[in-house]
Amino acid sequence: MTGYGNDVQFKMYHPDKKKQELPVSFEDWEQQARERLADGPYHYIADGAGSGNTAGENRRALDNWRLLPRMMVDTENRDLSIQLLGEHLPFPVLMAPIGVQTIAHEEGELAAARAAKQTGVPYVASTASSFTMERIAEELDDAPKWFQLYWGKDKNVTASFLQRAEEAGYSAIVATLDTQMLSWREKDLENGYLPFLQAEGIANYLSDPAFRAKLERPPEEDIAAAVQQFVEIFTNAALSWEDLAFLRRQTNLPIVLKGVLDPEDVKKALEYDINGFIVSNHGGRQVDGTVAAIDMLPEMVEAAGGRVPVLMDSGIRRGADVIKALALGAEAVLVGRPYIYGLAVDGENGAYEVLRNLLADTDLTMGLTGRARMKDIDRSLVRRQK
Ligand SMILES: Cc1cc2nc3c(=O)[nH]c(=O)nc-3n(C[C@H](O)[C@H](O)[C@H](O)COP(=O)(O)O)c2cc1C
Ligand SMILES: CCCCCCC(=O)C(=O)O
Repeated sequence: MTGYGNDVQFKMYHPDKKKQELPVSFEDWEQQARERLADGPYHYIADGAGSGNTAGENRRALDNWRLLPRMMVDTENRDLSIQLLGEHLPFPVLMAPIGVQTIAHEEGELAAARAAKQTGVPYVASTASSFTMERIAEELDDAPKWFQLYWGKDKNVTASFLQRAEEAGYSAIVATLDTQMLSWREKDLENGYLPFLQAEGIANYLSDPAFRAKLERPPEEDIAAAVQQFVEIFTNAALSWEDLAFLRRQTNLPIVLKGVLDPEDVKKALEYDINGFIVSNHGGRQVDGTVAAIDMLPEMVEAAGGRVPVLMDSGIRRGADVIKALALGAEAVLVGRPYIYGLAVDGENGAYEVLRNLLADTDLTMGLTGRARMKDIDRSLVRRQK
């Protein structure tokens, strides 16, 4: 028996191996993370915006799409690799950009980056990371890496982030469009918890020459003033399509827009020489009550018209979810909270196990549905239930 999934599965079943100490299911990882984390960090990670309705809807919608397997297809040799933005990737999965990971584990993004390197899954480093993008890139070494841009009010800082990302070896920019302001997050408000105000998750700003030039005294001498400056420039509700031209001029790297749900936005963005899209509602963390990302995927793919790749995130938990998204036209998916729960439970090893298990499950689900290669996964593999 061959295949990534079979190898992982049989190692876990091996009779000499003692009972699995770490969780296997998403629900158990989340439960163990809950037991380890204080209320503030746990709710910051787990909750959605407002009532949490969108976060739940992502799951309900994914469950509503059903797989329709074909039998008697030779899937002994499966290939999950893809070409994405000129890179060969072993799996159609990326690690979603997640800010301020030291609230889950002291080694934060460094441990998550090492887990990415172990699997070959690209790591997308957030602007709001607890470590600088250069330090994370060092940990990733030659592993695939993209940089996620939060695009605030200060154009010099934005330009500087892009230049630093290019110099540090990131191969694509993910510009997140759905967080021009922070949403209404009820538990975080109740807990009075926003780690950035304690200077956690702003390493890219504190180390940035353009940001530092705005300060009267360096952050090492006056951290409160630096945090205040961060707060002032982070939000940028004035962003409009014309600003995309600025971004395009600043970098030669591919630009992928994250957080789009409306096909009209895809059509508009294509006028600005954009290289890809991530259909996402930010894991339900920004606009409470939005449509589920998976439900918009087919229309978004149609709007992109095969000109650029369309990726998807929000609610991906298991192999079946990955396969459903691919069948609905995504080139790849991003996974968020699952690896953060792994990180919270057991650092690098926990994040690695979560990823490895998701990849193994994806490989097995692909084979069991009668598909051996990515190109075999198409719309005929899914039915919408109601
Ligand atoms: C704790 C946390 C922090 C996040 N930080 C960022 C971020 O800095 N930049 C960004 O573009 N998205 C961020 N996201 C959103 C993720 O990139 C992704 O869209 C979302 O987690 C996908 O949904 P899932 O968690 O259901 O997999 C964050 C998500 C979480 C849970
Ligand atoms: C004030 C900084 C907000 C960073 C947002 C990080 C994020 O995307 C999320 O929490 O979601």
